[in-house]
Amino acid sequence: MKVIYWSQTGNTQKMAELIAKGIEEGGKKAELVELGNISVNDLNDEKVIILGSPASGTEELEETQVEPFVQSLEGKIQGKKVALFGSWGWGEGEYLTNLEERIKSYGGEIVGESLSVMESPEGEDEAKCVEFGKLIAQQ
Ligand SMILES: Cc1cc2nc3c(=O)[nH]c(=O)nc-3n(C[C@H](O)[C@H](O)[C@H](O)COP(=O)(O)O)c2cc1C
Repeated sequence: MKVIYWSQTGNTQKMAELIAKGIEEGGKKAELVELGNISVNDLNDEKVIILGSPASGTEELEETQVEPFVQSLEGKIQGKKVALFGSWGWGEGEYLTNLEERIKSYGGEIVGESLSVMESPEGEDEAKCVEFGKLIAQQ
């Protein structure tokens, strides 16, 4: 399974690594892929699109990599499972709720509850990331 992420200061990356660990613990292979190195056309064989992004702008997505990638999903993910995660600083993860709505409007099916944490995942949040990975592995 490909864990696709973008991260400016490493927080979402740490989440991606923990989710990958959970996927492996759940019995599937996990590969970390930084956004910019993949396009939607590489994901046809993926059972789940796993995407991690921090909050940027004003509850927005980073505009050079993340926003264009999400835009490229429109019309291509009807009925596809999508697992979303990411880190935020002060907005309580509102940007991820917005992203979830967007993915649903593209026909994507959200896996579980999208996982957002404040800044770097520590303690309980680390465990939540691993658990989310295990849930993804079951899809
Ligand atoms: C340019 C910029 C814009 C940001 N905008 C938001 C925002 O709108 N809402 C929010 O909750 N956090 C915002 N943040 C905080 C980051 O989302 C937060 O620090 C996050 O942990 C960064 O994740 P990363 O280490 O994966 O890049 C912003 C940070 C930067 C640098």
